[in-house]
Amino acid sequence: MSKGKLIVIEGVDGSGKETQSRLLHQYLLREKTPVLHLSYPRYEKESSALVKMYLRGDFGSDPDAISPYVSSTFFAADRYASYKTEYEAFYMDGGWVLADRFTTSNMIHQGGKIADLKERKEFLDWLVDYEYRLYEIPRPDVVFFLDLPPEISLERIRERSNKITKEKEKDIHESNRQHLFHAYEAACRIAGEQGWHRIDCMDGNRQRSVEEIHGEIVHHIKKLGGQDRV
Ligand SMILES: Nc1ncnc2c1ncn2[C@@H]1O[C@H](COP(=O)(O)OP(=O)(O)O)[C@@H](O)[C@H]1O
Ligand SMILES: Cc1cn([C@H]2C[C@H](O)[C@@H](COP(=O)(O)OP(=O)(O)O)O2)c(=O)[nH]c1=O
Repeated sequence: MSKGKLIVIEGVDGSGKETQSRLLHQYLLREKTPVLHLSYPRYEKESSALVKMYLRGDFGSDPDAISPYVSSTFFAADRYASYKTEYEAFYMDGGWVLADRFTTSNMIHQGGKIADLKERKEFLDWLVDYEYRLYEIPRPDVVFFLDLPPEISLERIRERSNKITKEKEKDIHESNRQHLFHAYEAACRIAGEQGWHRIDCMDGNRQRSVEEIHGEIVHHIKKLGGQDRV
């Protein structure tokens, strides 16, 4: 049996990842594809303890003051624990894994902290080595980047509760406008460099509907192959 597929939905906070990954999961289940739907960080698991401390501001409320190398290791450890305890056997046996965020989030949110492009490239090389080679976490087969301008995603998350405490107060990334803009800028650049599939969430000034975006993702999934049913 050959390995399955790892599909990642990426984008800045509020870009529609949860909405689209839920719809894609339902679609794959209807198509009888063996699929697990995962979301990172896994706030309810022990392995996310340091992620929660970081996002809550225990190490400081300015994300830029915390080294991206240090904070990436918190998120990577949670992904390692997830791989070993939740999906390694399933994936090695041909199962599909659909992830709302992945190493790609470290690339854009942590990489986005580094303005100098040469230094950012060094960080990205280090990160890929750390997560994919050292931890042996699988590399995604396809990454869908939901491209929504941060001005609009900020509107969408304005009223939303955070996922750690379920309270209205924002985590240190969400409450920092500059962080979101830097993550978006990094995502647009890295998407091109890494061959991610960019999904334009706007049609001119209009936000494309949930159904339109889902249709575009499914169109590409059908071309992914490796599974007769899809
Ligand atoms: N295409 C869309 N058009 C308008 N609103 C959307 C669209 N997709 C998602 N939303 C809304 O935007 C908010 C953020 O979406 P969500 O899927 O939670 O994003 P993320 O997981 O990227 O933070 C939610 O209130 C959701 O209902
Ligand atoms: C999974 C992951 C998330 N993050 C960041 C992105 C988010 O700003 C923050 C929390 O993720 P999340 O709760 O998924 O954000 P949202 O649902 O609002 O999109 O953690 C990383 O920096 N690295 C990672 O590996």
